[in-house]
Amino acid sequence: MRWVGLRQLSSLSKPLRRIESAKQLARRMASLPDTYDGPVRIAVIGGTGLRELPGFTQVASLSPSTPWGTPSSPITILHHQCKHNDKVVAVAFLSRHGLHHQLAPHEVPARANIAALRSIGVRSIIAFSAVGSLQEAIKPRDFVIPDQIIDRTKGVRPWTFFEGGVVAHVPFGDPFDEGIANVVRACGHSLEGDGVVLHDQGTLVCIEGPQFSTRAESKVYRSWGGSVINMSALPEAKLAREAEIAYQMICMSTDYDCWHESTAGVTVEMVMGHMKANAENARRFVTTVLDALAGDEHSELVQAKHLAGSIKFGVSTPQPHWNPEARKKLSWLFPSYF
Ligand SMILES: CSC[C@H]1O[C@H](OP(=O)(O)O)[C@H](O)[C@@H]1O
Ligand SMILES: Nc1ncnc2[nH]cnc12
Repeated sequence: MRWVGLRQLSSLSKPLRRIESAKQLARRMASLPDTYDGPVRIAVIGGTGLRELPGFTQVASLSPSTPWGTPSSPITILHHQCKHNDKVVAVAFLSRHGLHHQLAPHEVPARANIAALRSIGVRSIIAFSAVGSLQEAIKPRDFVIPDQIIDRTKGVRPWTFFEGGVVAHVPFGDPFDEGIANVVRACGHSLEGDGVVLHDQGTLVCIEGPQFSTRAESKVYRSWGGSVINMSALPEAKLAREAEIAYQMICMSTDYDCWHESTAGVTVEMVMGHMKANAENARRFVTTVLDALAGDEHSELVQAKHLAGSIKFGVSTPQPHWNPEARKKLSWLFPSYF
């Protein structure tokens, strides 16, 4: 067991914390029940530097398999005791790059992740991401709630559930969920002045990676109006939309990419340093969002009632002409529709 003082890692004056190894984390998860019966509507997808959500009670660890393979990590079910009412809410947590950060951005099984979350009842996702900043005003450790995405992935990641004989097209003009975004923004603002700096909007450029951008690319993205840059928003956001899940990403800036005169280039050390230093703020931010989403006034939003049934209008292939294999997969994902 390794003991690390957060003070050594950051300016935050926090007591000593126990940092668990990935192996210990995996062992602890394996000791939890592998089924969960209650409703789970909200999920958090943790990215770089956020492989679990500390401070929540872990009650189960699920390992569902889907027609698109197995998810990046076991899905941990957490019980969250809400601050403003007596409710205990179940939240699913998935680690995007795996428990040992063994999956590169292009290897993340995004279809399995989204399908598995939907299959356990999840209808809204708060996705966390470490991003580079493309704007001077977005400083390292600032949070950004993006409202747009520019796709710079290279078509090597499977990005749809509808293929192999069943075609569907879904609207993606607004790639994030405005309802969830508004709740997240209000929560972020409520923490401002207490270590959290929030930017309400932004255009997120999603590159293929795993290499960071060239300086020329970084400057082009700035000229396109890019605010922040990562390697993870897509196809996650597209698949969530197809699965009728309300999806919003919370970005935390960890560097100025390579366009800024002050940076020779981005390094993983730089990214991890800022992530660790701001981990407590990230945790407080997510906790506040979960508290807010648990409120009765957000019940319909969290269940994504505004998206329910929408996929049926996107399907172009008449059902009698569906390929049987594709139908099998889609009936797994949407058992009550197809
Ligand atoms: C380690 S730097 C690049 C890495 O960080 C971001 O990860 P995530 O979005 O999962 O937090 C970025 O997208 C890259 O995958
Ligand atoms: N500069 C950057 N480019 C892409 N993804 C990132 N994640 C964190 N910083 C990044």
